[in-house]
Amino acid sequence: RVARHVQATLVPIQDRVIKEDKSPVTVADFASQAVVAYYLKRHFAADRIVGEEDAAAVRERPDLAKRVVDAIRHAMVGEPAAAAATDDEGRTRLFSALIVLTTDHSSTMQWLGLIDHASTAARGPISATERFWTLDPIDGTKGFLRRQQYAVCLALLDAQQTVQVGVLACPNMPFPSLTSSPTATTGSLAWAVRGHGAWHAPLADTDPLSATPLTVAPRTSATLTVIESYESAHANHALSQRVQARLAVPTSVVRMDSQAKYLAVARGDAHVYLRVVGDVHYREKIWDHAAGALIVHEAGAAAVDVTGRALEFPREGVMSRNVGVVATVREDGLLEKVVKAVQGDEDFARYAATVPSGASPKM
Ligand SMILES: Nc1ncnc2c1ncn2[C@@H]1O[C@H](COP(=O)(O)O)[C@@H](O)[C@H]1OP(=O)(O)O
Ligand SMILES: [Mg+2]
Repeated sequence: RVARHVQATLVPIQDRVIKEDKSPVTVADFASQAVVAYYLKRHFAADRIVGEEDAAAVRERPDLAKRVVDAIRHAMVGEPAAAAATDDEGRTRLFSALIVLTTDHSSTMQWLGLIDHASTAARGPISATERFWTLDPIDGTKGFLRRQQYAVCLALLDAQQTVQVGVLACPNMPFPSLTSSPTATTGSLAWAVRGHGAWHAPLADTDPLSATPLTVAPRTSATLTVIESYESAHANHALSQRVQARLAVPTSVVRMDSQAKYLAVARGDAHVYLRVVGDVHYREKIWDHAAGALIVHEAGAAAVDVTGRALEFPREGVMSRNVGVVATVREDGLLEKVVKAVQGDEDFARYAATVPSGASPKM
């Protein structure tokens, strides 16, 4: 809700900050992180969260802080109406809403504090004995700014750093597929619990019983649909083209921002997600992959890195032992074939040289 509101009222220059790594961050990123942190804190007070953002830039800009808190307030105001305050839960929500509606300085500071509640940059490292969440409040910020695809991504990892729960909310993904009629619902929600499958529902639908199991169907077309980043700075499109040529099957390409690409594979919109980063030294972050990787896995697809190694999700946030991602639908030998095609590329040695050797590839 908060992201949709900001997208509808976005003032691109004012509502944006350019981070040190030159990537953009918007009012929606901060507001979304605050709202998710608010609910996680309420329900799982002791749990730590590795969120992408922290509030430092917002604290320096009162105009931005106001926009962030306005966006949060707008998104949360519907809350008490939804829960007629007839029971404990309803009363709690009404009370929360009163806090939300308070516009004073201390309430602004509380919201900025919630952004930092979900930040290891603000709160320090997480101990090796704790489970933790990872949150990308707006994944695909560039897609968000173009009014295309983006996703709110949340995953729960155990102390062994294994993803146990993954959730992707994709407000601009047509439901149930990319080829749904233009009048179909826009907005898709997917989630997975390790060992219990993946699920799919329209984002607007709050009835969990209306969700359907998400299971990758076998490919029926002769053409392989390959999905990759829209941004050429995030993906080496030329290398991807060469890899596709080496697959010896006709391919078509869909370019899309965010972890919505994992959902596209999990529900059969695409057969292969290929992420060969443009910069060989770039390392993926856990909040950009944890939720999507579990969803494709539980839907019956598979995801590894471009060297064929299993994806790892360190609590420190940086996936230092992985480079890129390959996810494919379940089909005999397809994952291996794509990994081999990447490894056969003239440029691949440069990528492989940047990851530690010695660990045996796990498919
Ligand atoms: N050089 C890079 N190579 C690959 N991914 C990148 C690079 N720089 C940033 N990213 C991350 O890619 C993600 C989006 O991927 P996609 O283009 O597939 O949607 C973002 O989370 C973005 O991080 P950030 O959020 O810091 O911008
Ligand atoms: Mg991201």
